[in-house]
Amino acid sequence: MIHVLNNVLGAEELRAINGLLPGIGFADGRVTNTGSSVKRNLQAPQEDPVNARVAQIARDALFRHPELRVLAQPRSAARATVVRYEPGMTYGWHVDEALFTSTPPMRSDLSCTIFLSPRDGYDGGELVIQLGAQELSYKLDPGQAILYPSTTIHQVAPVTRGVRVAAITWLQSWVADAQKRELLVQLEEARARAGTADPRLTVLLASLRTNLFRMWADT
Ligand SMILES: O=C(O)CCC(=O)C(=O)O
Ligand SMILES: [Fe+2]
Repeated sequence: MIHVLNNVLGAEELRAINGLLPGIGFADGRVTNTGSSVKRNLQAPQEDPVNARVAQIARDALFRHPELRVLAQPRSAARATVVRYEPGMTYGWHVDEALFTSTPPMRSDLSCTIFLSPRDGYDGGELVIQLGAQELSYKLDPGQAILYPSTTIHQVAPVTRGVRVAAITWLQSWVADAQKRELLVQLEEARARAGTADPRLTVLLASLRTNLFRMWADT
């Protein structure tokens, strides 16, 4: 499932990040995808210390976000990378890597883009995700994020004016199977909607959710 997450970054965090961005030494985005013929962008190098500070803010924000916690059941996240698209830059149709050779290595279950540039600051630059025969196009406000399965084919449309800056990351979920994750999300909603008026229902829904999670979680 594809989800827009609101209020991932608060005003204070956005201010802090905007203050850090000029200190990032951007490099050719192909450093991490040397064989790519469709990637034409700039990104912070892995070892960039300013990027590391942005990444920490992004990570903290994502891991405390209540909706993300339910949707992703996050186990780990790759260090976020700040990306920059100037006019003519794009990242054509592709699918994200399955495994990241970080320490420890992680599987990418979910991809996440946190938008950082004002929408009216650039034209083009939509994140477009294929869902069956449909193409879903996203351009969000600074501090909003999109969470989508890493299995999807997606692209960043060419920027034709201005600059698009975003922080991107990948999450490994405790539950690898997207269909199982979806059932846990539905159970969580059922639990919230049921409230506490019927104590037996409350405990049954909690038991179903917790024990399915125990059964399905990677260890
Ligand atoms: O910038 C984005 O929104 C996503 C970029 C992307 O698809 C990637 O870097 O793999
Ligand atoms: Fe991607």
